[in-house]
Amino acid sequence: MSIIANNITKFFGKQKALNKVSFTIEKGEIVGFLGPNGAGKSTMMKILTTYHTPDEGKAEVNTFDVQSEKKNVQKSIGYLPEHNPLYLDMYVKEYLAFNAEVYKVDKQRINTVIEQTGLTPEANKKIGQLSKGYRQRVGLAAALLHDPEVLILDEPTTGLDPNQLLEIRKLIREIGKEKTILLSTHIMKEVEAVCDRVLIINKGTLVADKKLSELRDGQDQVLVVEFDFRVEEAFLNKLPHAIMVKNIGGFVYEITFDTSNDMRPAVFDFAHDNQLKTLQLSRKNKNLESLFSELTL
Ligand SMILES: Nc1ncnc2c1ncn2[C@@H]1O[C@H](COP(=O)(O)OP(=O)(O)OP(=O)(O)O)[C@@H](O)[C@H]1O
Repeated sequence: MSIIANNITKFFGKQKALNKVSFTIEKGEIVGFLGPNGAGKSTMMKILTTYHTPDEGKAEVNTFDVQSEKKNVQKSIGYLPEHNPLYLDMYVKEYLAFNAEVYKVDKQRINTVIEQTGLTPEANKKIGQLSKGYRQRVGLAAALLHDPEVLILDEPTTGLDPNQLLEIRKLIREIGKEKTILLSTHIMKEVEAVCDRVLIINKGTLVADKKLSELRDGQDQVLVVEFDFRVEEAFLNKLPHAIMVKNIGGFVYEITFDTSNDMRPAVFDFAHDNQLKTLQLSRKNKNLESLFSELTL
């Protein structure tokens, strides 16, 4: 097991930021830590990185106890904090060399992580000259320098534009082939795009621990479809297996089907047969969304 959290409770003064949180993460898993603002995600991550001490409970990373074996835990973890602290005046290579020095890592690793994080074309620039996406890559490269078993990424895509976001997610998936990753986010799409499993936390309490495959295999299926014209909901209800149709703005509809068979071809054909053009057609993971809103109200 790469990470074990057992009944972790943490107070800040009188406020309980975490309440008996327990979970385990196996080697090689990419797990999303999902929760609204202030739910306790960063606090849990900071306990795993030994930055905070739990008031109750025990946690282990890579078999090492976060309180009594801090050094070994730190060696096992690469951490990308929520506000990635970078020295903007430093050159990328200089910053990584500085980190390698501090953490006593072989300088050879610098080129390896530059390549691994796709930083090669920007490696000779100052960090301040880089786009946010590339700055995030520098943070990831620094977190990977000591070749840790586990990566803890606190909201790694916050503030990125849509293209940078896709690139960083791709990179995380790539890195996840070799490492265990726990990443926090409030974006459900992110969990769907990157993770094998999701932990949902609300007001300090863990309220769900689910494999994404379990959520996907749920019975219902929701499609979001945009036509080039207004259509009566009752008309769309005639689609086979349709159980609910909702107009969600403009000519965009959310259609729920009571089958797990992919209904996109049927919707496409239905539109075509009725002289409608399909401008967009996508599957929505209703289960993760409804689970999240049910559990974090
Ligand atoms: N150092 C601290 N001192 C006092 N209270 C804190 C401290 N750190 C966190 N808290 C409080 O603990 C609770 C959990 O905060 P935490 O930062 O872990 O949430 P989060 O889920 O990471 O939120 P966000 O998504 O907004 O980053 C919040 O109510 C927060 O105000």
